[in-house]
Amino acid sequence: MSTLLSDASKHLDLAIKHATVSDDLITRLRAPKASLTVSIPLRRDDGSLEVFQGYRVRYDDSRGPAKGGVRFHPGVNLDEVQSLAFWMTFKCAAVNLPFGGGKGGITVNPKTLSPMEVERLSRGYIDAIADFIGPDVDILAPDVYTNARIMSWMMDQYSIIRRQYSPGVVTGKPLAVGGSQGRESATAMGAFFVIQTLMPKFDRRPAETTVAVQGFGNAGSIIAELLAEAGYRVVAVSDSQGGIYSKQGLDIPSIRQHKESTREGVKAVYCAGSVCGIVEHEVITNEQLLALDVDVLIPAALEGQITADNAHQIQAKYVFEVANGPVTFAADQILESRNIYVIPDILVNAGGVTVSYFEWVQNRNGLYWSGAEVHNQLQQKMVEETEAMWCISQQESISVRSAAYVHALNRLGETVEAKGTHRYFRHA
Ligand SMILES: NC(=O)C1=CN([C@@H]2O[C@H](COP(=O)(O)OP(=O)(O)OC[C@H]3O[C@@H](n4cnc5c(N)ncnc54)[C@H](OP(=O)(O)O)[C@@H]3O)[C@@H](O)[C@H]2O)C=CC1
Ligand SMILES: O=C(O)CCC(=O)C(=O)O
Repeated sequence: MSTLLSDASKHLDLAIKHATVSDDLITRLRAPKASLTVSIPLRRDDGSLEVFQGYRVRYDDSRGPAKGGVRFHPGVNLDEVQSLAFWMTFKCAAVNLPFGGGKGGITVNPKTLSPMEVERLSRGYIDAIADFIGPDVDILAPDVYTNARIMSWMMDQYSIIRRQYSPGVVTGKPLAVGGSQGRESATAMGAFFVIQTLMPKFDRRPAETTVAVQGFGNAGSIIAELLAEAGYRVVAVSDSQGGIYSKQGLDIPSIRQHKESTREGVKAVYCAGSVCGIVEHEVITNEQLLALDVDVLIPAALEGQITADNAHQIQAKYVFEVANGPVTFAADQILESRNIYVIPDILVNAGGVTVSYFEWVQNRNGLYWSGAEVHNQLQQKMVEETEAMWCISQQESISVRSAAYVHALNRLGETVEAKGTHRYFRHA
């Protein structure tokens, strides 16, 4: 049976011919190093008890501690978390961070919980996985439906268990508890640098480029705003309830404001309302958004959005994967055969984990950087690694996705060689 992980790992088959790594390494990288499944009891506000499934996967840690976010979503399952941890492994190597890949999640619809229940669930998750994580072992961060506030609770709970202040076990924290300047906008800012580096190669200028963005959370709303500010015409955005379209372009700051204003009370963790609540725009479905006649399509929600079923309907010429895994392997092949450029998640959304790395470094040193320093270091890394992957794709005549995997595999291979393959593969 094909799983999300087996689908994701098909990209290794395309990359291996162009990378200088052994078959052994590829074989090893087809399975996660360790997966933990836990059950988390939650006392609801009404006094009842519910038990939720949680996961933490350490996919590979040959280049450093595992690193990756925690997702709270009803669709979370072990296969999804393993796939997300797989992508983290290659993302961290692709942009040369000294981390391996990890990921976690809880199968829950957090929008049905009160803020206090979300806090108890977050702390309960850490109680359950505390022995599996650590600042030098496996470091958490935000992902879908988790945020800085939840990271703060998780870091605090870990510190309570360890009986020592441990800011480095979680990144994406609020500034008041050791967060970094620029982490909130880092995923989108990184994607912006990738887009700005590649668009001139396609001879495209912002003013003549239309954009549609699927997903209007941390990553989607900020990339929409950054692109609009830079002069791109963002004509469509969406969230879990649907989307809006305006041929003239949308006023993104006011849409962000509208969405934020739908938080229920100052203590609410999630926005209750939708971008669709803005009445003056044409309402579209998420399916329609993906098929719009735009130049740039930015999936920034969940995986598996562009599949073999709708890949033929995509009209955009460039797809920038801000979400993890939004294009299935089969869809990727179809888009490539239609000469649509797909710029992969492991490059496009790597700005988030890059600033998480900066946060971890700051936590270890106890010395904090200015916003300008974070911004400059992020820009330098994203531009440098984008150029490197673009160069491989041109030299080898392969897609940018395959080039990203080649780049990451070569780095993973160098590390394993340097440590000694006897240790890694347990040779006789
Ligand atoms: N946050 C980060 O630092 C990073 C995130 N990513 C990836 O980016 C993607 C988005 O994450 P992030 O922005 O953090 O998550 P958020 O929780 O902040 O936002 C998720 C957004 O996706 C929308 N959404 C949920 N389900 C659907 C759906 N079925 N169709 C359309 N939209 C939907 C949500 O809608 P609603 O508002 O209605 O709930 C929300 O607007 C994920 O793939 C994540 O793994 C990658 C790297 C780093
Ligand atoms: O910031 C991080 O450590 C990881 C973010 C993440 O989960 C991702 O890049 O998918």
